[in-house]
Amino acid sequence: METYLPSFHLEGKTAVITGATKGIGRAISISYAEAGANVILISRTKSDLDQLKTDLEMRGTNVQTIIGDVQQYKEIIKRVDDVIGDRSIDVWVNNAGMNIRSEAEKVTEEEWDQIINTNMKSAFFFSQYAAKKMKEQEYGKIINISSVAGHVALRTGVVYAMTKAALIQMTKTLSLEWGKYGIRVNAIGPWYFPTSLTEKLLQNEQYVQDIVDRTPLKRIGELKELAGTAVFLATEASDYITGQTIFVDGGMTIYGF
Ligand SMILES: NC(=O)C1=CN([C@@H]2O[C@H](COP(=O)(O)OP(=O)(O)OC[C@H]3O[C@@H](n4cnc5c(N)ncnc54)[C@H](OP(=O)(O)O)[C@@H]3O)[C@@H](O)[C@H]2O)C=CC1
Ligand SMILES: C[C@H](O)[C@@H]1OC(=O)[C@H](O)[C@@H]1O
Repeated sequence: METYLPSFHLEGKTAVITGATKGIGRAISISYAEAGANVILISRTKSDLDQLKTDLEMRGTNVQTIIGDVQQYKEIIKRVDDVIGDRSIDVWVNNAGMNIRSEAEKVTEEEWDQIINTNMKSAFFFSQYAAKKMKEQEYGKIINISSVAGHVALRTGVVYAMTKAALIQMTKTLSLEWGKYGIRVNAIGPWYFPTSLTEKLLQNEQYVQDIVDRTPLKRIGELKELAGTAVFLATEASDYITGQTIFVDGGMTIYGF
């Protein structure tokens, strides 16, 4: 009898994750390793990369690490090219991101540059590089970690929101341009998840209550609930999905009033 249950495995696949050692990136990296992928982990802190590499290798995962700041994306691309050799890149996750939460009138050019370069410029040029590799095999998955902040207005900074909205539109436009090469480009738009990026905010009881009040599921998300979407978008289960942004948000973005 024919089967319709897709494979959620990544055996034999190579996945690159930026911002791989904390929070959402760490959850995605571990879930991909659990799904059988070889992983290439990128972040700025050697000790974190070494620890995660050790932990994943103990589970039998093939791990390579690259220490670097995604703002220096050219350097990182060179290093990825060195470690990847003639292997394919099957999945690339643009996860690394940061925020400087301030009112629009107080934003400095330096803050603008840091947020734009980290969250948006790096994601574009990494996607450009990944696509070159994926075109060779006529298959690939690019996953951009956006935010609900790119879809609805939040109090968490306009420049950050602009970069997250840009990732949503970049996802659509690149999926159009690269669909003929079998490259799927999708995005995930998280609402709040407990990570170091949100740690201080989520220590404020009133702020958490405000979040819950705006969330139909009445709670903050769990990282495994986000990793599940990232695994789905990395595997054949989502092969006919491209250009989409999946909001993993407890229903927040549909909550009008
Ligand atoms: N947490 C949340 O509620 C939400 C998060 N997001 C998005 O999810 C993504 C991950 O966020 P989250 O896990 O919370 O963040 P964290 O700050 O917890 O983790 C960020 C990860 O990225 C790495 N990183 C940060 N800056 C750079 C850089 N310039 N170059 C290379 N690596 C970097 C960090 O390691 P190191 O510092 O060692 O480099 C760390 O591994 C971001 O794009 C964020 O905008 C979106 C919506 C909600
Ligand atoms: C949901 C947002 O992306 C969230 O808001 C913040 O202030 C953090 O920067 C998170 O990214």
